[in-house]
Amino acid sequence: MGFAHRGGPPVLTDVSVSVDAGESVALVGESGAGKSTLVRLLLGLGRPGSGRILFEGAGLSPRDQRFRRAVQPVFQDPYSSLDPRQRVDRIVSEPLRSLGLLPGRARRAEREHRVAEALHAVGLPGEAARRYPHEFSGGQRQRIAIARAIVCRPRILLADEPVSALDVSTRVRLIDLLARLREEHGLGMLVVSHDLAVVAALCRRVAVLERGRIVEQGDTAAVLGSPRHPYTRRLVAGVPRLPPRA
Ligand SMILES: Nc1ncnc2c1ncn2[C@@H]1O[C@H](COP(=O)(O)OP(=O)(O)OP(=O)(O)O)[C@@H](O)[C@H]1O
Repeated sequence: MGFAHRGGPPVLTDVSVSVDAGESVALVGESGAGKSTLVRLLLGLGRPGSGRILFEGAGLSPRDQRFRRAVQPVFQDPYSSLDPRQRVDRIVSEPLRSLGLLPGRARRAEREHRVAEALHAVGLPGEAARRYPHEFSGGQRQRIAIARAIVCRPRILLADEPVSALDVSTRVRLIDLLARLREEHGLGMLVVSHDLAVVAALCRRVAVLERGRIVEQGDTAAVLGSPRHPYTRRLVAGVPRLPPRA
């Protein structure tokens, strides 16, 4: 697909990425490469200038109800992505309401059941439902955001820098959680990250975006282990390393 802002230069050119069930694919590239733009298009926050978004082989608009249920976002910042005035119960159940997935009768029981199921899946206790976001740590808040993303039992998560706001040990635990959800629920994931360590830990495939074009795509170990494109080599070489110990 391709995309440009009105009157502006192309931001995405001939970009093609696919994600299978149970597969996580990373999208890497420097700041301004177009990663967030691609995620926004996949969420229906803008239309591609050319090309199409296919879901299970069909050209579904991201605004289509089936697409919105199947493809859920997780954003970077667990501090700003959760409404501080709402209890976790309400935050996590929001997609069920906005997608009209709660039946008329037994609405409350169903909501409580689905919220408890989602909290359990992300490793939070059921009583978290009654509390507010500020009562949780950054890592726990990101778990709440993930619970909100999976409550409608989606097929694909779009995770834009899902762990970059967290400290390293919390990051590792969150990566483990995402890997487990992928395996247990067969969730597909498109993970935007500038952190190649996160990419290597979580994603079997990687697509490298440079100024709106995919310059290299393939098995993560192969692409990061022996990058072929000069841009990928620069990205790999740019990973900061600790100086050797004396
Ligand atoms: N509203 C806008 N109007 C015009 N140009 C824009 C707009 N938003 C983004 N751009 C441009 O589109 C390009 C891609 O931006 P995008 O945010 O998708 O990059 P990114 O890879 O996600 O970067 P980062 O890692 O910093 O988030 C950049 O050149 C940016 O300047």
